[in-house]
Amino acid sequence: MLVAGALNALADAVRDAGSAGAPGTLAVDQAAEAQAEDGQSAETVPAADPVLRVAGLRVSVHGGRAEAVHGVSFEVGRGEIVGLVGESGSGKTLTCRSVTGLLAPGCARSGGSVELLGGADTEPVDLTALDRAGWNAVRGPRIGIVFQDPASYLNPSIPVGRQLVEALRAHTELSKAQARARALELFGSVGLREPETVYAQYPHELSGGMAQRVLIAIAISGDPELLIADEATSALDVLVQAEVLDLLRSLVRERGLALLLVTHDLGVVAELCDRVLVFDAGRIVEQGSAAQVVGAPAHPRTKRLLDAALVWQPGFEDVHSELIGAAS
Ligand SMILES: Nc1ncnc2c1ncn2[C@@H]1O[C@H](COP(=O)(O)OP(=O)(O)OP(=O)(O)O)[C@@H](O)[C@H]1O
Repeated sequence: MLVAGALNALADAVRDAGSAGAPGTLAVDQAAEAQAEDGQSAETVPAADPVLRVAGLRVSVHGGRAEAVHGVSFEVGRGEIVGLVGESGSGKTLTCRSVTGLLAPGCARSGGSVELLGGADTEPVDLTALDRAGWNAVRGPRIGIVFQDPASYLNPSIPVGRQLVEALRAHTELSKAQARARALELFGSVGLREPETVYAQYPHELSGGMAQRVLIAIAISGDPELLIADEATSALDVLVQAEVLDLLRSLVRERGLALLLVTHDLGVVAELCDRVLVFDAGRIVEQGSAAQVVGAPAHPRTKRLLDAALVWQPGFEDVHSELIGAAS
């Protein structure tokens, strides 16, 4: 339902682009061809008001004995949702973790730059040059993170309201009473009904969707410029997933957040993303608007991802045929 609705909307967008000559699709084709020829990632598409700039990022694994991300470049702009898609092992998570400074032991950035560009009230930061104190000033206040399995990021022995208060007090000057009031406000703003009740609950008393909303409340509590969501809705059932995606979209629109969203699900991309980066074997092989990439994929890897989606989603095939027809 989610996928079909989103793809119908995309069908309209592709039809409009088609009547205007679909220049973007051609650009994507050319980028994919160039990439195939020189083995490099597709060229960076500049964001209108960039918050994050990643250029030539390389990540080594196994203590430097192998490289898994080979020169990835992209930008994410204010108020923009950029999706990272690709098959398992294509380098999405290593790329995101490089932005958050949370690479696992044995993995390290081996080249390229990662910058938070700053805005009217914030300074630019070179994210490759931060020590522990530097990361504490960035992770939370400037970059919020939401992972797939909320339960494992919440402390099981502390009520969730107190966990949010702790996050707030770590990054602000709020008194305990002020932090409590702000926590209740944040719980309300992420769509948790009866915030007072939720405040006192332990993680095991919450459903998956509620726990993910709590984690999102914690992630936005520092009022970050950039939110990173790594498979944040993958573990939720379809209806709850749609609600959480709606919440992420409204947070981006209302707060002007930049959202970098990792997903293997093209339905999520079609539903939510403004722009999509397709990863394959540690490189970006295609990028463009969601309408271009899902409606008229240029790279064989993107087509394969779409084919896989056809298998999973009944009804997808008809809508996709319509999209391909409209785009050609
Ligand atoms: N801690 C690690 N040690 C060694 N190799 C790793 C490590 N983490 C990732 N890799 C390797 O790097 C490559 C990219 O992995 P990454 O986790 O970024 O992929 P992904 O696209 O996020 O996949 P998934 O969708 O399954 O999460 C894979 O070959 C993976 O095996």
